[in-house]
Amino acid sequence: MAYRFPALTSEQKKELSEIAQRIVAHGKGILAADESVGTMGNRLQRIKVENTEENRRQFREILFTVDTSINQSIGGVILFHETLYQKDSQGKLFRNILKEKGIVVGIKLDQGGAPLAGTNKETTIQGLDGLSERCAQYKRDGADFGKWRAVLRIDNQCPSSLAIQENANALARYASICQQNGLVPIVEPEVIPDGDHDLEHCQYVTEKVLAAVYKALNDHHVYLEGTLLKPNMVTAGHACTKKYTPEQVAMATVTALHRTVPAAVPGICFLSGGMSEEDATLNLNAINLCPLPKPWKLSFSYGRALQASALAAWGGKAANKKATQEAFMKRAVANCQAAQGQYVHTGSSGTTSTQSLFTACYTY
Ligand SMILES: O=P(O)(O)OC[C@@]1(O)O[C@H](CO)[C@@H](O)[C@@H]1O
Repeated sequence: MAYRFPALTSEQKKELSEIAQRIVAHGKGILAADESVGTMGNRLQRIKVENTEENRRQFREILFTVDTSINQSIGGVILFHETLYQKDSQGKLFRNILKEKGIVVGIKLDQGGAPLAGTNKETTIQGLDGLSERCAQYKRDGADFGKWRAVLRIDNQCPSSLAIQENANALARYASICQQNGLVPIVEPEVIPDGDHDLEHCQYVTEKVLAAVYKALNDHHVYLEGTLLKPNMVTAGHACTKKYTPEQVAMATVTALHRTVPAAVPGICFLSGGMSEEDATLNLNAINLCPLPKPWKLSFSYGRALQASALAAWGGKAANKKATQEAFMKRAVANCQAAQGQYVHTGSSGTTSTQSLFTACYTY
């Protein structure tokens, strides 16, 4: 087996690894503002705001026009297709507002789940058809990284080896196509927290899933230095009666990563998976303090855990802009500190920040 057909030139590799490193430099993480129209509808419904394009635009304008110092905590923002082409009230494209702040623009590329027949309601993710053309267009339109979320569930016979293999292969194919088009792929195999399983079982499954993903990435000649991983933290199932400390979550999480994720990967940016804002921050802090070797940056790519307080503060009213931006900034700074193991819980967090953000079967 000779190395005859290099997948990328050295210039392409350099560009990809520089983008990946910029996103996770100095404790920075990612704002996952890539909720699809339907998912955003669920968020807006909670605060009794109608799910219109204008309301989605207004909330995102408030987030993206926050003070420039946000660039100390947020290195990248993932957008949904609609948002990449939206403008602020002065007519300026959101993507240019972000870039001027030094923030890298990303784009959600997966297109939802499709059932895997003969399994216990497991899925694979669609979006590979035409992906290369979409990536090329998004790169021209200012995106420098992509995201693809695969969903694995712990249940009777789940995840099956079919679901693990199929989703690993789709993630690797997506990652390869992204890199060919100059986009850093965020590889997101999420083991969702539904179920009553304990911490040990989640660790076992997470290790199996990540091992399959890295085998597939290698098979597809993906350049690991130009990727980021977005995994679940290892936690007990949402319905598990036994509770675990952040230190226990951290030890299980870093052990699983240490066993499966090559040191060539520059950063691991966790999803928040329905944890409360405060739990997501405390767990990330404990992960960074965990006394195991950690050759990668360990940071965040939170959707709900960066936006829940901000959404609640906004409530659909322009007059609440300042409070909304303060709430967003507070979580961003806290997570940046946690990504360096420097977060100190003051006990003065608002009620929203401690509320669970869990949604059953979060598969959309
Ligand atoms: O779990 P979280 O941190 O809320 O969101 C993680 C995430 O991958 O899942 C959502 C649904 O695809 C995306 O909006 C987001 O990027």
